[in-house]
Amino acid sequence: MASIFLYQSSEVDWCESNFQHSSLVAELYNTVSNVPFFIIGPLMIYLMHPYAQKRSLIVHLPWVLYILVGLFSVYFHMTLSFLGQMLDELAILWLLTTCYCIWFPSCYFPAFLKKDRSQFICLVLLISITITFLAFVKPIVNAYVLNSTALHICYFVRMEYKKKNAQVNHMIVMSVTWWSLALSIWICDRVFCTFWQQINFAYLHSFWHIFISLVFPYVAAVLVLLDGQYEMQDNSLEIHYWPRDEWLVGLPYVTLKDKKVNSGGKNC
Ligand SMILES: CCCCCCCC/C=C\CCCCCCCC(=O)N[C@@H](CO)[C@H](O)/C=C/CCCCCCCCCCCCC
Ligand SMILES: [Ca+2]
Ligand SMILES: [Zn+2]
Repeated sequence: MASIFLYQSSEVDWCESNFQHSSLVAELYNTVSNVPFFIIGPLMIYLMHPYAQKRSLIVHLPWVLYILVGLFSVYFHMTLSFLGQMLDELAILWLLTTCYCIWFPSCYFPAFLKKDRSQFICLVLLISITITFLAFVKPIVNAYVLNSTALHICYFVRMEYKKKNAQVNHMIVMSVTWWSLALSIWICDRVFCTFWQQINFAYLHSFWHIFISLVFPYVAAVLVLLDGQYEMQDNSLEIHYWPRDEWLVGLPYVTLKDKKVNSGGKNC
């Protein structure tokens, strides 16, 4: 049991050379590159608090898990321990789970659930608990299973993209762009590691952390906008960008403006 805490007890090892800069930190750049999670997470909780006060404070939970993902990723890359790997990957799993439970539009639920969110939540929790146990069976495949969830997410956002809502579609384009870049980097780090080590540039996984940390704010903005359209009745949602709307690059966040008339929920 003590072995799960041991340095390098995980079967997974990333391209960056180990203990190059410190005897306590296995992969320094892969560890430090998680900093965006600790900046973006608290910032989004602060910026989205007015929305949370109107919708439900539960919408802060994905951002708390997002910060935990960063924290466990630091521990994993510092130690390359089995415990670090499992904490990292299970935090991602439960981040995905909370997003599905809170924001997945009921009109996309499987037909047998009859748009009943409580039954959908039970189904998602059952699946996530099962995957949590299965994660210990063959840990080496966990990251690939987590990445494969993107297939369902892309299917769902593609359905939404066809509806030509300009605000939502811009967020979708940005989400897919950042994610495609991040995934390409993640694959290159794993598949072509020998090449990167030969040219002394084995830091791609660090860039994966930075780009994937930017994916979530954009995907969350899509989910919140759709939540407003399908699940909320009397509020219009506005996208703003931190630090300034006028800047070309910024972090998207959603604010609420009360509508005078009852908008009524929309169907998918
Ligand atoms: C309807 C619900 C939709 C939920 C969408 C949630 C989108 C989540 C986006 C980002 C999650 C943050 C993941 C950060 C991982 C950082 C830690 C890390 O690097 N871990 C690695 C080990 O160090 C590990 O190998 C990584 C495993 C793969 C993680 C895959 C996360 C799923 C990403 C799905 C994004 C789909 C976006 C599609 C665009 C519309
Ligand atoms: Ca390594
Ligand atoms: Zn990582």
